[in-house]
Amino acid sequence: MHMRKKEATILLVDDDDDILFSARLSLKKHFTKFITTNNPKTILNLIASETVDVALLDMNYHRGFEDGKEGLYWLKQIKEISPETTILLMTAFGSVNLAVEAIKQGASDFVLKPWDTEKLYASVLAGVELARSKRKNTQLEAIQNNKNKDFLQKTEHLIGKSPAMTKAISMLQKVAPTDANILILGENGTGKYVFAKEIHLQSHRKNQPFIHVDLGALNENLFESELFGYAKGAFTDANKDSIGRFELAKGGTIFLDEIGNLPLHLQSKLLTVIQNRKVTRLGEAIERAIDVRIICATNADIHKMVEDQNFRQDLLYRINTIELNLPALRDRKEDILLLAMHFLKQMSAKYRKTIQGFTKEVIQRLEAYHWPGNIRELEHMVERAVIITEGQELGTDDFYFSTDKSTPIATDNLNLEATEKALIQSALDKHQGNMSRAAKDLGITRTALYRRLDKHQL
Ligand SMILES: Nc1ncnc2c1ncn2[C@@H]1O[C@H](COP(=O)(O)OP(=O)(O)OP(=O)(O)O)[C@@H](O)[C@H]1O
Repeated sequence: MHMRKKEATILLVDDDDDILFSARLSLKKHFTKFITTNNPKTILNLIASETVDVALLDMNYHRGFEDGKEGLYWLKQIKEISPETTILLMTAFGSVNLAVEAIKQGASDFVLKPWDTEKLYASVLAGVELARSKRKNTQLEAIQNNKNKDFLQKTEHLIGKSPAMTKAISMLQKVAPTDANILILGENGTGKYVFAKEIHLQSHRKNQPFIHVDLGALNENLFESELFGYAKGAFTDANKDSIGRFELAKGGTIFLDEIGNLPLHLQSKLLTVIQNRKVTRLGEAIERAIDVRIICATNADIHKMVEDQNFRQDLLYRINTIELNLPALRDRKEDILLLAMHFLKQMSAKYRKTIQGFTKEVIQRLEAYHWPGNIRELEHMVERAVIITEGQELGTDDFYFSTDKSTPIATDNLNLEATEKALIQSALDKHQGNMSRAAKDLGITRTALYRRLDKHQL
């Protein structure tokens, strides 16, 4: 009977090379990966640098010492570094008491030497399943602690038929199944998150975690502990070991959002991690391998940042194997109505209303508007309109275009007054009516701004 091998990493530790050889022989047609060592001192490195499902550990080393103390010692060490790894002990007939002691200390089962091949296989298989479910639970638990809902997957449907969007979607489909690092560029609300998630869902990692980290929201002091984790006692409040986001994403995808906001000194830390594919928890000396796909996103002009030496070029090269540009909504007018209809359907269902569509006038305005907040803004606008409308169709009264009065600065009209008015209006839009910020951006005082608002009747 031909069986498919199970994806699993098995670590075999025995100081007798013959035993290593025959254990491997017994198991190799069932599992994909084996690591063997006859030197227990290498166990810790191996276990930290690989995701080991099952460790088959000999109880007795150095011929002559049969008390098994050393086996127990290594057992404890493995448990500490990789609590999810299932540990099976190999022990000679007659040391059953020792095996019982080992199980008390966290081993899952023991295998008597010489073993029965079928029994050995059954124990290892059960061990692999156990490790899997434990790993899933730890990840889930950690994710719940982080209030990170990204683990609960949901497929987003990408809407868009414009050439720019079609191109972005076909690029996504091409690169998603590869393990290439991807940098997604686009203004706020253009769908960077949705794209990152979709790349993950269309990759072979789809059943593993997708971890979203908003670097823009991450306090600088927390950067390392959040991303790389920490050991108990690493700092005052570290009262227990904590797993970092990179480790959480093990086997899956990490989405580093707003990468452009990362200060230079943290950029170099991130670079080291990406280069070595290893993380070290704060306060710990063990390097842990991370098998993680990296997707980054930013709305900043990252190439300009590199030019201005605000972003490390070597880091950019690491993260932008593939660059995906998401077009602004104003540059793909064909998609506006399509998206508006999509949101209309969604929101009508949500608010239990039956609304047929948009008036002609509204459609024209939607298509002419410059959408500084892109798709997110459109979504909010439609939601709001659905809530307040009393009709069957959404009309101009149901919409509030924040820039109704604005005229984009046109170079064919260089009239100073008109340009000043347009500039002020864009500053107000940009800062959503926040006077202090708009004034600061314009380089004038708040009082001066109020005066001009009066003057231009804004
Ligand atoms: N192609 C699309 N089809 C349908 N909805 C979309 C599409 N792209 C984005 N959206 C919706 O638009 C909103 C904004 O998307 P998203 O959060 O991915 O943008 P973003 O670029 O990550 O924004 P920010 O930079 O502000 O974080 C979301 O509600 C998302 O569901």
